[in-house]
Amino acid sequence: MAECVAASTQANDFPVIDLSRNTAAVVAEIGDACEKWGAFQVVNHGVPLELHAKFELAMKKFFAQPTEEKRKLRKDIGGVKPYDYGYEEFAKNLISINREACEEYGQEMEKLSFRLMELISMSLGLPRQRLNGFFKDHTSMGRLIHCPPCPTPKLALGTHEHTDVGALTILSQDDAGGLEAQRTFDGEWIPVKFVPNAYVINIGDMLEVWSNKKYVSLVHRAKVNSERERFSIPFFFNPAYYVVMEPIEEVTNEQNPAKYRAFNWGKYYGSRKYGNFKNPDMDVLRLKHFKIAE
Ligand SMILES: O=C(O)CCC(=O)C(=O)O
Ligand SMILES: [Fe+2]
Repeated sequence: MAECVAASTQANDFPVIDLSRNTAAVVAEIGDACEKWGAFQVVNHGVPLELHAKFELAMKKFFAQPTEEKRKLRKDIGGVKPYDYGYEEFAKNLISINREACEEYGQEMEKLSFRLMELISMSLGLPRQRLNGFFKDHTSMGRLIHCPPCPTPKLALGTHEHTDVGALTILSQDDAGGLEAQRTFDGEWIPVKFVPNAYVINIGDMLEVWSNKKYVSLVHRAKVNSERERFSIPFFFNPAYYVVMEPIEEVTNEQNPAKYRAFNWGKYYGSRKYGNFKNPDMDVLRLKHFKIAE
């Protein structure tokens, strides 16, 4: 099991939350972090460290294959072509490296996602399982990211600035660092510090909607560096395609009327999935399209 001590929280950085503490304390810390940052890190999260290491090794073996082999697996949607587990040929290749680690890692990500969603639900003053039904047929997916060292890092960005579209993201970054988050209160970019055996948790667009903007989705990006390659493994926890997204009824009232009108998750996701990595100006669905004028 993951065993480590929560690193001290710097005022300038997201809190590192120890999930093995008592539930009330964890819920309070998560609520505070979601409101202030739209993100936090978790330690003692229950994902076995040996499993994480096995999955990481499978990923490294995947990326160590000859470029021509990997090219055959690229998702051709224009622009940057990420390796997403959702993409069949890529998934088959990764599974052929270590099926057991892939399946178990996916199960652990699902388990941790539900646990976090329940803690977040409680932090909004809702019953523990209030949000679980939206994930009955969830459309979650993982991604593997490898950025080789770049001789001119100022001219390249690992991942362009964006918010994650789903409910929440569980991201494992390595000690090469590079992940940066935009502070909500002053727009400043801050590096997300590497904490051994921790996961970075980002609030996504759908939690912004359900919470009626009490929690705001995290704007983030990733930089490459000239000395070291970097790996990053995000897992995106997404609702079922048919879910109608709107602020949770119990969260809104006369003083806090709904800030978003209802829309379908599947349509939103489809538009972003095939638009996100192309021309950023192209016409894809964004939260602003569903905002209700205040
Ligand atoms: O490269 C990274 O670590 C960030 C990845 C990310 O934010 C994403 O894939 O949504
Ligand atoms: Fe992201």
